[in-house]
Amino acid sequence: MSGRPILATQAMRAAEQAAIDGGTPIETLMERAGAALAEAIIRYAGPQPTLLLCGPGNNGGDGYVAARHLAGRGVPVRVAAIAEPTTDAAKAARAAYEGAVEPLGDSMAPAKVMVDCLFGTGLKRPLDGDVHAQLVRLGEAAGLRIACDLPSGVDSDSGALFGPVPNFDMTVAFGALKPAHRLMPAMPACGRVVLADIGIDTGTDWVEIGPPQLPGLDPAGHKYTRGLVHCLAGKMPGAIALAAMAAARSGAGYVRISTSRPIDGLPAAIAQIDTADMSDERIGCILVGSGMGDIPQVLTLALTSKAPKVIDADGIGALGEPERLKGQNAIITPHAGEFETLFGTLPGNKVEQALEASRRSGAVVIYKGPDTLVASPDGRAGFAPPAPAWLASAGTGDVLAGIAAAMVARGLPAFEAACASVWLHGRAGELAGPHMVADDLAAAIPSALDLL
Ligand SMILES: NC(=O)C1=CN([C@@H]2O[C@H](COP(=O)(O)OP(=O)(O)OC[C@H]3O[C@@H](n4cnc5c(N)ncnc54)[C@H](O)[C@@H]3O)[C@@H](O)[C@H]2O)[C@H](O)CC1
Ligand SMILES: [K+]
Repeated sequence: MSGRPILATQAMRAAEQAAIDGGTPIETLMERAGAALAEAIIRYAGPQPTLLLCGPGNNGGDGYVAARHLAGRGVPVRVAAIAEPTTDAAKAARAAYEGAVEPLGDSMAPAKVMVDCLFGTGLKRPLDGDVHAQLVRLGEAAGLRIACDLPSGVDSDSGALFGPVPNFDMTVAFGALKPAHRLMPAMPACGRVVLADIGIDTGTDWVEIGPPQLPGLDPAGHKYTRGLVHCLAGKMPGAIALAAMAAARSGAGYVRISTSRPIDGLPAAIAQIDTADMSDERIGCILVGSGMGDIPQVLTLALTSKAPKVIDADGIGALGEPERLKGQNAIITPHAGEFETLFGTLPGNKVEQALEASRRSGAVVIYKGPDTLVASPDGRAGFAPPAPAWLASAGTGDVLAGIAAAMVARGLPAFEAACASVWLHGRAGELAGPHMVADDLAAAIPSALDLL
């Protein structure tokens, strides 16, 4: 899967340790991090007066390194510290910075650019009241706010906030993104997230979902080899119609709907039939649940098929037991309410919950929300890149389910198909614009595909 790596704190520490064991000392990693931070500040803010706030740990150490680089390049720099450095690497970085270091307090004047190097992945509790007040005051007075690795006040692994955090314009992350960069409520506070390579091997189990690689068209192919999506209608045909439209616009070769009554307004290319042969081996993916309503027999019928499935909305509610999904090669697309209905209240943060749900059910889980996650039973996780808030409207979930079904029918494995659908859905939302309705979103999918 393409995409920027994401590491939780423990995995980040292990990756850092592996680099150290491999002969790269922590001071070198910090030097790379601080130099990258300085570079990002200059590129983003230009040579404006810059105030760096430094904490006691290695996040503060990165700040001292950045201050030295900025000063060396002629940027007017001031540094304020909340405490003396406590780690050897941060002490060395502090010693190598030749400028003055002021104590952080009420008398400190703001600067055009404020850089928060107070705490990163090591933050475990709320900031002291005074420190928080200064961060907010100096942040509000600055024209640009830049965070070193993470905004201080954010829990790196869960995205929870220990207290109110100023909104940053940019966050410069080191080695890998952290879950908080892509989880609510922290995500919007991070602003644009830039990733600096500091020479750490991160692996790719958890990634920010990037543009998908879709299989090319087979010149000898026909509509079935391009992928048949078989949709099962229920009580509210509008929802399955949207999903079917989205599947067709996502490049499925053939989309058909089993429905007991004709659905108005569908493109003629989408076939409507009043039978449902679930043993048809040409089916690339079954799509069930969107608008199904309280007809659980529709779900039961889908589960008799050997074909891969996307199970959405009412279909998730009708499952009852996650174990029913075992061996189904299914993608499920719950929002928070549907997730809880199926799995109960799982412990841990959103990533841990999504992964546990995926392990229990054996299904790929698209856990929807402003911070959509894709989880695979084998432990892989895809974090959605930021998507527009206007996607939160009726029918957009049906469109997502339709895209996912098309990706499966086109031959992608379940996890890759789910990630591809999340990426395309977000980009189609951007292209459709703030006044879109779900129909416009489905119509924008070809433009999103054109971005690839
Ligand atoms: N991971 C890497 O490869 C590299 C990371 N770098 C940077 O290091 C920080 C993480 O540094 P660390 O020293 O572990 O933690 P922090 O600086 O975030 O915190 C320091 C320390 O402070 C204590 N503490 C926690 N919460 C509070 C609080 N609310 N008030 C006061 N003190 C608190 C706690 O003991 C922490 O350990 C990472 O984000 C990167 O910026 C390296 O520089 C390069 C390699
Ligand atoms: K920080």
